[in-house]
Order: sequence, then C-alpha cells, then structure tokens
Amino acid sequence: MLDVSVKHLSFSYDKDVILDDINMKVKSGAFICLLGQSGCGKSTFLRLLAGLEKPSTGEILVNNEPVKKAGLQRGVVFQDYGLFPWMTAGENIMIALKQKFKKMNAKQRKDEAIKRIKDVELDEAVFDKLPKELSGGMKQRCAIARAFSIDPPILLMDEPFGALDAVTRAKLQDLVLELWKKETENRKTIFFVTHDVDEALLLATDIFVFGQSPSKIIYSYSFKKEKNLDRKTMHDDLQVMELRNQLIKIIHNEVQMKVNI
Ligand SMILES: Nc1ncnc2c1ncn2[C@@H]1O[C@H](COP(=O)(O)OP(=O)(O)OP(=O)(O)O)[C@@H](O)[C@H]1O
Repeated sequence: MLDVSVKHLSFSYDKDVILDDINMKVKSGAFICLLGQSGCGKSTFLRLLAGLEKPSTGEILVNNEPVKKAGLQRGVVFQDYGLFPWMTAGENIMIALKQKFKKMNAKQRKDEAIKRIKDVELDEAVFDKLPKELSGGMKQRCAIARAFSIDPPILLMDEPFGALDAVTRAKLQDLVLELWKKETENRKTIFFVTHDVDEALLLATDIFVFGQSPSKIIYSYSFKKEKNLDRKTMHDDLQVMELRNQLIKIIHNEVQMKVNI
C-alpha cells in the first residue's frame, strides 16, 4: 500500500517555471487521470513522480519517503512504447524481470514473459518478434505487459494510447482497466496523462486538470465510489455528462486564455 503525497511542488527548466505549487494527496490504488492543454507540464510532472527530474522546491512523498531517484517501485509506460528495438518483445520483458526479480532463472523468466504476453491478449509467437515487426497496438500491449510484469505498486502512463487509432485505443483502455481491477488487494496506483476527457472519465477514480504554465492544479474531481461506467452507457449518465462538459469548458477556457495573452 503506497500513498503518494505531493507537497508544494514547483519545477523550473532554467528560468522557465513549469509547475507552480502543486499539491496532491493520492490514496494507494487510485487511478489518477491528469488532463490539461498541451505544454502545461503533465509529462514533466510524471517525470518528477518517476524520479527522473528533481523538484525545484517542494517534494513528492511515497509513504512519507521522498522520491529521490528512479526506482522499480514506479513503472512507466510512454506513448512511444519504450521497447528496445534490438530485442524481441520477449527479451524486452525478460530484461525487466531480471532487474526486478534477481533470483528468477532464465526458464522462469521466459515462462513469466510468455504468461504476460498472453495476459495482454497477444499470441505466444509475439515473444520472438522484434518491435519493428509489430503494430503500434501490439507494441503498446508489450509495453503494458512489461510494466505489469515487474508488478510496480505505482504505474506512470504518459499518453500511452495517444498514437493509436480509436478502436485499438478503446481495446487497450479496457485492457488496462481490467488488469488494474483484477488486483482486488494491493491494486496499483496509476497516474495516467491524457488529452482525452472521455478517456479520463472512463478510467479515472480521480481527475486533476493542470492549468497553463506556470501550471497549477485548476480543478480536481473524485468519483465517490467505484464507478461502473462503460463506453456504451457512459454518455447516458447525466451526472457524468455534466462533468464532461465542465471539464471541456475548463480546458477550453485555458486554451482561450493562452491564445489571448
Ligand atoms: N528538457 C526540457 N528543457 C526545457 N524545457 C522543457 C524540457 N522538457 C519540456 N520542456 C518545456 O516544459 C513545458 C512542459 O512540457 P511537458 O512536456 O511537461 O508538457 P505536457 O503538458 O506534457 O505537454 P503535451 O500534452 O503536449 O505532451 C513545455 O513548455 C516544454 O517546452
């Protein structure tokens, strides 16, 4: 169980202030969606959570321990899949397993990688394929398989489905939700960056909207109880549609403000 607490976090690249006084308390097992216009600092925030950047001021605490560097406690899935191109899909997963589970032997690693490939509904034959031989959707399934294989309590996903077509995107949203929900105890805490309000409504337990830079959190919403929305009926739920309109308005107003500056 890992709670994440972000306290008065600010971050600058040289003199450019990107994030300004971000505060967030996240309960273990939450599915957090981060929305905001392009360039507002969502990816930067994820990099800070990952420990790939250091806060200029403030801190990020995981179970009261400050995040100081990257670690296996936090897995990452990026839009560009992040698979090593010279390794097969199976080897990409096995190398992650080797890092995390030092006592696993080669046979165990291979069996586990094959299981993970099947868990993301790919054929076992994908194990021997190079990333260049796979479609975008298949590569992203492999990246998800790799991220879940090391079983990180915290998963950071930066627009993972941004480059995919609508149908593949929908399938992968369902897949991630299913993998996340499957763990009834010790469910992963997921931070998921997206531009897509519908994607956030479908996936999130909590939504945070980042404003324009220097970015602050300008809106947050927590669903009160576990919601059982699905993409077919979501648009019939009046409350959800009201929230959808509100989110679109907030993001749109921010864009307008930026245009008018
Ligand atoms: N390495 C860097 N050095 C200097 N500035 C950077 C660097 N990386 C990002 N930035 C700047 O920081 C700001 C925030 O970028 P970031 O990628 O975090 O935004 P974002 O909200 O994720 O955008 P998008 O939704 O388009 O991916 C942008 O103005 C960007 O130009």
